Amino acid sequence: MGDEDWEAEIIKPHVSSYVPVFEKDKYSSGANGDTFNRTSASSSEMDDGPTRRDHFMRSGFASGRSLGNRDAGESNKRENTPTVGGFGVGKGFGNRGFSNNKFEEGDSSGFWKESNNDCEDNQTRNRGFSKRGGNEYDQDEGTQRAGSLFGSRRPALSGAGNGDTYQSRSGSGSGRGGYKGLNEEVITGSGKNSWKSEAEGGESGDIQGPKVTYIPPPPPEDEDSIFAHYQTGINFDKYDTILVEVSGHDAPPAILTFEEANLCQTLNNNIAKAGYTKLTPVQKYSIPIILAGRDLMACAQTGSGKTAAFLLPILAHMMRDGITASRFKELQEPECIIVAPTRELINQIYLEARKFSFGTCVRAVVIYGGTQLGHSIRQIVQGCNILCATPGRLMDIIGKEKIGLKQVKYLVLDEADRMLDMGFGPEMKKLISCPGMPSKEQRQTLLFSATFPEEIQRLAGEFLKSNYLFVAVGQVGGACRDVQQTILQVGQYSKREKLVEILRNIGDERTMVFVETKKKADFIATFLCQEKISTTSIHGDREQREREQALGDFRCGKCPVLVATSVAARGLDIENVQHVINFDLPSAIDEYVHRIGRTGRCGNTGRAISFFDPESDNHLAQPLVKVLSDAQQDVPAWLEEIAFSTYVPGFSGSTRGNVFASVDTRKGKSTLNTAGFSSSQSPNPVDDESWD
Ligand SMILES: Nc1ncnc2c1ncn2[C@@H]1O[C@H](COP(=O)(O)OP(=O)(O)OP(=O)(O)O)[C@@H](O)[C@H]1O
Repeated sequence: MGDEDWEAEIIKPHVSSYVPVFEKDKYSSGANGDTFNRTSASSSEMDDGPTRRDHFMRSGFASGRSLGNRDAGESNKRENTPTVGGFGVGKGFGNRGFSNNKFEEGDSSGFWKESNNDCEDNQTRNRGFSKRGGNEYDQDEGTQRAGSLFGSRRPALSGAGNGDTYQSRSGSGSGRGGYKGLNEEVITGSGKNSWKSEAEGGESGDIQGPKVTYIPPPPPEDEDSIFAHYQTGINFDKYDTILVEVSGHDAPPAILTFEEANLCQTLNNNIAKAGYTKLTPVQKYSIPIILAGRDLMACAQTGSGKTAAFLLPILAHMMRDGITASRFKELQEPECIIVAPTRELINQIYLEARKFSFGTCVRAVVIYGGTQLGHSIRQIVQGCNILCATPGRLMDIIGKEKIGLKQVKYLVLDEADRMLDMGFGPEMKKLISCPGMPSKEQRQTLLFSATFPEEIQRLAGEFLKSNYLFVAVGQVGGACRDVQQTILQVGQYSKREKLVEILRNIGDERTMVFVETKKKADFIATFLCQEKISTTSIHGDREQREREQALGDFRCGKCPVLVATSVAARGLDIENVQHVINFDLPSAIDEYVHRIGRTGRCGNTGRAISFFDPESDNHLAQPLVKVLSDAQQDVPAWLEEIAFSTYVPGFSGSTRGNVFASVDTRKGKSTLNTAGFSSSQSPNPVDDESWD
């Protein structure tokens, strides 16, 4: 498709093909179920084709048969039969699995068995560092873009003809939403210039599946909305007591107030309008470092203001340098590129950038997968100083030659450990070796995260100048202390009952429920609706507009429960999330830290409850004990026992390496300070040599 065809690509009416909200009322009776079925089925057919999951959801409700009735594997196999039959006909929704405890007593043909056999489960459980990059990457991405290395991001799951791949998503690939095994943005391709494939034949082309036509609604333009914010919590001042360690040579001193940063008046006004009166520790240290032009790797607890810590000094520099106002050009050359692993997160960062640059001539633009490529391009050509992007879409746009890299002065990797691991690392390497990209000596590179496993720190050396500074606020990879953590021993067959019990006690307080697979997210969301708990869900198999709708419904409280996969684990800053429930624990402890960090943000308190299943979670016992004790939480005796009995000499705190490096790996081996986990046991001693 030629560039000039973009306009034509958008204008067709777009009728919703999804179930945006799992509202309890809609599912409370057979009659409602029927209505629901009819409307959504017909609308989807007018749209860009019914999706596998839409069938799945629809047929579950339409036929009135229990979701717990049979296993998901079976239902998926039946999905080729549209609308009816996915779950059989005529049975009550809670017939077996949900109302009748037979299922929980061990119906081995049931959902849970299927769930265990889910390829994605197999990939994520017990996954090692290298496996993440290997298996998932190969299985999910390699095939999903067959024929087009950067092929369509949603080839398999939309359109009736493509549906078969749903049941074998992890094995033979699918890839709606551009997410890989861990439900995060897919970027792929190998070899030189491979991103061009997608740009040429992917989302904009017609090689695989229907075109992505979704155009996200523009964010509100009024000042009140731009500066809307929530209040800092009672523990905000306690941030001051957290120990901060800066390593590297000639670090500039920390600042104590916004005034000391000497920012221009417009920025100060915006900071005030955003309700910021006091710096958080990561801001106190990072702002002067970035203002001094130094490269930085910063690690600070979830919800403690890392976004402003990089945005404010970058904007200050841009203002100081007298950036030229953006204007329409076919090739834009942004001064700053910010990359993050998920679409919702990059959108959030964009909104922050827009807020802080309000009233300046700096123009921020956001582009991400799952949306119409033409729309992204139109945003860019209107002018772009700060480009916020997910990796896949960024490479597409570079391949389209709409973005030139020559002027890049600031490269920011948010959730940097995720951006550099085996999943995204290769793409990030490609990015920094793209034609025109200034070398690391010529640009400023900033890496931020709440977790930084040792090996990732080592990999980061390629991106950073050798004299970069490392800021560690508190324990690297530690959980936020404002989150009260509870670990309950719950076997898989009792989890749903326990979940409902907890949610009923919680009432209407906003709660995120994390599960390990996309299919399970649908099941649990549906199950909760059946239990009359208003729930929505977000995961990588949902269309982008569904994901945004789900997040919107959760944010505004319409659906106080959001069932999510790890796609929502990092970075999302949602007001008033009081509870996080790990229905399934993640396979790696760093993911746990990020997930529970969706609550207890910005000095507010929160609660996290995690179901620990000894059948599958024992490998997490040791790192959990460490996270709990570091955050001064009660450690259940049974968990300590499991940790002791599964004791691994040289425990490193993560299946993917040592999340608990005391600080900067350039300083040498980590110095774990919990009894039983000493630095000398670290299995991966750091190679100091390579850093000097
Ligand atoms: N100095 C400040 N004063 C008041 N509020 C702040 C300040 N800094 C940040 N915030 C607010 O705190 C919340 C959390 O900030 P942010 O999302 O940047 O956290 P984060 O450290 O990036 O978290 P995560 O590790 O989960 O990505 C946001 O709502 C942000 O607007």
